[in-house]
Amino acid sequence: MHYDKLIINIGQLILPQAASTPLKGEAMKQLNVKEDAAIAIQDGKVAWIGSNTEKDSVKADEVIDARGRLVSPGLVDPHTHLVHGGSREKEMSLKQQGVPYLDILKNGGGILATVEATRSASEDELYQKASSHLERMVSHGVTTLEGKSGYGLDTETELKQLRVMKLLKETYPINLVSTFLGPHAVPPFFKGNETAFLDSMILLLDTIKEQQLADYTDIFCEEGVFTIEQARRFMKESRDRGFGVKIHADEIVPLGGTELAVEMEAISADHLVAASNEGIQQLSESDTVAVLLPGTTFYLGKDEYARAREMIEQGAAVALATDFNPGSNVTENLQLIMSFAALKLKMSPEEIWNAVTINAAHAIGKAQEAGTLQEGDEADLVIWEAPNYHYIPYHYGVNHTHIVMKSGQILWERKEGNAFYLS
Ligand SMILES: N=CN[C@@H](CCC(=O)O)C(=O)O
Ligand SMILES: [Zn+2]
Repeated sequence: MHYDKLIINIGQLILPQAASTPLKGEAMKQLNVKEDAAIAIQDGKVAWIGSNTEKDSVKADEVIDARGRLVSPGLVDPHTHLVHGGSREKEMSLKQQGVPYLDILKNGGGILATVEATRSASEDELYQKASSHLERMVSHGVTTLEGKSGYGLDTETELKQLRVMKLLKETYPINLVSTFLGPHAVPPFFKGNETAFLDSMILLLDTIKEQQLADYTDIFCEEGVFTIEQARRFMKESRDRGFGVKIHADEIVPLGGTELAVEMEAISADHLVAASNEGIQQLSESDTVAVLLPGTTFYLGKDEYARAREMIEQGAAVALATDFNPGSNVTENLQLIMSFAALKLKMSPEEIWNAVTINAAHAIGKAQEAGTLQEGDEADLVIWEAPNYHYIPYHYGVNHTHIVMKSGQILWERKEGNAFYLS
């Protein structure tokens, strides 16, 4: 057989287990790894996976020698706030003085500062800025990701953010999932009249559906933001219109958002740092994916991290994401999050790889298209500057990608010898 591309001399090939439901508990601890492998690509899809010893009998137009490197599916980042205006570096000194995240928000900063910047940015400015963040994510190994609105808090700007997502989706050859996060904060004008604001966001759902601008909806259920009752109402209204639902739940104060996510059959419940024992128990009996964001806990300077070990031991499905945003976690680097998962969540390398591939794909409804590598799948893969899968969480804070490929096309490649003037 003759193929378009053949990757030979793969030291380890990560092949996460595909299933119709996310990997839970014990299944998260198993990672399928093929040693000394080769992989052939035809028409952008994985056409053959075999042993490297068979490589001479396989012909291809182009042969890539992985030289013993690790190869994995393209990473999946299931929680980002990709499209937004401005930046908030001035908040760092407030954080250093110990001003809590929710107090910064209460005083008109935080999310509300980014709302101002996003409202005043043009669609093109938002697109250009999001493109550069997106390209950095791809350079770090991501080929599938989710992005939320939520920095408009009004009809015009929420739709503007979602249109930017749509244009990114049409322009870049990657998988992008859009989420409407209209109820991300209460705009000052509606303070004390949260119901009226929520009504306006619910009204917007029909337009978003008609224009096919989002696949999911999301809400920030938190003290001083939206209550459990308000979140339940928004999630019900979203479901009635055919949206899948997500929730920023139990990030700071344990309100019971985890339990609500299970009750509403949310595709994911995100953050969960303060999830209750009951919430974790219910989660483990559901297919709702716990999307954990340890980079955010780190960036907010907190000591208590989400209880990933208890979640996994009790049988929940866990995924990891960057939560890339201009306030609570300012990094596009999902590899760094893999290190935090090892160091702070005490997750094993096997659990971490499942959490950034197949389970992350489940968390955004993309498990049919992403998160694993089987014959017939899109050839979305990363060749890593690493000898084995333990290495990526271990060597932290830098970019280890060698080649990032989407549907068999190289999107990013490390070129040797450029940009160094040391000798
Ligand atoms: N917690 C709520 N929303 C975002 C942060 C948004 C911001 O600070 O701009 C999050 O997921 O961390
Ligand atoms: Zn978020």
